[in-house]
Amino acid sequence: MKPGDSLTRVVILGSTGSIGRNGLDVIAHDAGRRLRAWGLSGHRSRETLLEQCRAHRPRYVTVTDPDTARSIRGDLKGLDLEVLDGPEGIIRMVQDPATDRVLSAIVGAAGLEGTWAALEAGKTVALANKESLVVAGPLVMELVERRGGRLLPVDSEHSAIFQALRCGEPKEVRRVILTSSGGPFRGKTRRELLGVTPEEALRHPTWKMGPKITIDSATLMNKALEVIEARWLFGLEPEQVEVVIHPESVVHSMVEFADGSVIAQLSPPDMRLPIQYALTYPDRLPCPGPRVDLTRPLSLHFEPPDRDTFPCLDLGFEVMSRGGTAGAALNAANEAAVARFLGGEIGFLDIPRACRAAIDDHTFDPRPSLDQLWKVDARARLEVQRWQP
Ligand SMILES: NC(=O)C1=CN([C@@H]2O[C@H](COP(=O)(O)OP(=O)(O)OC[C@H]3O[C@@H](n4cnc5c(N)ncnc54)[C@H](OP(=O)(O)O)[C@@H]3O)[C@@H](O)[C@H]2O)C=CC1
Ligand SMILES: CC(=O)[C@@H](O)[C@H](O)COP(=O)(O)O
Ligand SMILES: [Mn+2]
Repeated sequence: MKPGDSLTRVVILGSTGSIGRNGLDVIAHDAGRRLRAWGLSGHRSRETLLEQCRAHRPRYVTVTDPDTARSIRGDLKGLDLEVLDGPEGIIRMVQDPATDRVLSAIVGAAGLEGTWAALEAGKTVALANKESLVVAGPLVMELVERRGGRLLPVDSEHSAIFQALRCGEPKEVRRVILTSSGGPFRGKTRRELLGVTPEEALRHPTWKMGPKITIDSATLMNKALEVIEARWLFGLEPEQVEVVIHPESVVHSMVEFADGSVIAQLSPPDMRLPIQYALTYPDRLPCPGPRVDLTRPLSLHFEPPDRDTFPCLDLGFEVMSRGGTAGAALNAANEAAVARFLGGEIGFLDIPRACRAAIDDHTFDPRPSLDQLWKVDARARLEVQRWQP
């Protein structure tokens, strides 16, 4: 660390997952030793969590799954760290006065509690858990304002938009254009999608990610969730958010300004760059992964999404416009439907159908409380668990 540089103590919620492991890789390769893993959390990946604790020696570790928590304590003895469990452990780590930044990288609505607790304490949150904003966007943004915290995007598209937005004033923004790889089934017809298997859907063309988001990319639900995330995070009107298919995943998104200038952010598909930027913003550290080389031949393609074959995208636009409880219903329904698809209980094309049914059946409220959102979440999950194709 150079004189004048300050140490950033980072709590990683979901350190055992794809984003969490990339986050620790960023910390491990920070040559200036500016970043330190202060707290880690894992759920069921016992061995990975043990290995991470031995390598990074954090001040705290929280194990959220009760069985894993019971079985891991003995192995952690001898390492000079505090072992915590359950939601209280997450709250304790993120609200520790010494914690500087929280990387929120638990998958699904389960990640909202940690995001919320960190923002309540006025912390800066590097947000990978897009579901926090899909479920409770307006309440989360109001909490940021009220407690003086900050949300910095980790999602690659939102990181790209965040960087491009530095080129103009909010009133000069015409629209944001999120790029989507199109997933493994780009160009397929609905008939061809009828019998696709979880294994096929898990073969993402450009990114290596956890299973839930990988299925979301295949249905285009990931882009649907990202459209909602963008609206709340950047305070946009629904008409200002658009999606374009870009199979190479090199242009991570774009902002079009009032005068017609389009500013894009480019880099290879590697999450270490957006994670590092959210952990060190406003500073830029040396490149944590590969660089894009535009002096060599490289073709970049753009095409409109096929909204009939991939109806999840329209669900996202609809939910973004409605706001209120619609995001909580869509998100919970999707989590339950993806779990059933991965378990071989329903087909790929049933995912949007089950989500449609859950949105239509829930009692819409335009200004829900957080408690109400959790109730909508629980009901939508149950409905999809019982849903028959
Ligand atoms: N992967 C990527 O490149 C990107 C991911 N994101 C977002 O980041 C988030 C994480 O995604 P990803 O890393 O791919 O997911 P993974 O499935 O790889 O990791 C999920 C993490 O969450 C933990 N976890 C799972 N269930 C629970 C629970 N009920 N309570 C507490 N912790 C739990 C897991 O613990 P364990 O493994 O120990 O059971 C693991 O640490 C998602 O919201 C995703 O949409 C956004 C952009 C890109
Ligand atoms: C890396 C990342 O941010 C993912 O959300 C990624 O965008 C998924 O790819 P798709 O564009 O296929 O949804
Ligand atoms: Mn993304």
